[in-house]
Amino acid sequence: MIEVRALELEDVLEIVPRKFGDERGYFCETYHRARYASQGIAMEFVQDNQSYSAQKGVLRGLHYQLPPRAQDKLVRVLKGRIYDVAVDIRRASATFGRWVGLEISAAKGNQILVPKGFAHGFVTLEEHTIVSYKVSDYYSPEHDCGILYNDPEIGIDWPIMGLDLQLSKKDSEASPLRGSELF
Ligand SMILES: Cc1cn([C@H]2C[C@H](O)[C@@H](COP(=O)(O)OP(=O)(O)O[C@H]3O[C@H](C)C(=O)[C@H](O)[C@H]3O)O2)c(=O)[nH]c1=O
Repeated sequence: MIEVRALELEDVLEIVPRKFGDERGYFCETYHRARYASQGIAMEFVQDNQSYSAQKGVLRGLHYQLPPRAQDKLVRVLKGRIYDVAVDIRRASATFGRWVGLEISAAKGNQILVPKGFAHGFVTLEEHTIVSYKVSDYYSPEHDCGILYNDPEIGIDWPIMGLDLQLSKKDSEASPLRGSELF
């Protein structure tokens, strides 16, 4: 009922739940606690988030919450398309500072699991994109941190050629990886 594959950073997963299509459209179970847990996605999600971005080129991130309020994130797109990125910010990790990216869209119906210890961000690739995601701890502004999306030390290859980027003030002024409090 769900396909799960590890991305190049193996703790980051792509999930594709099964769609049941018919002449009306489709039905899909977009989360199933027992089935997801059987595939290693066993964290308890306590909060659902949703963001709407009017334009393509809206870039949100790179964000994370520090321990003890770190969050796992299960991200999907209700409308539109994004390029989603996870960055390993665990100092002791063999892949510290490395990133992985995945296109997620309402059409594909795919999802990404970004575990604790990773910074998360995305850029919208279509207008009127709606992103919905589950998190495994509540929002805690005191633990909320950001890393500069275009930090050359991370070197994310954002597919933003020809896009007018739109960032929040917070994101445009974020620190680079080395200047940030990490895991
Ligand atoms: C994240 C969050 C935010 N807020 C409030 C705080 C701000 O007044 C307002 C906008 O927050 P922010 O600019 O952080 O929203 P995004 O830029 O979409 O950030 C999110 O998108 C990136 C890609 C992420 O991975 C994070 O989960 C999250 O930080 O919503 C809340 O009330 N609760 C929350 O859980």
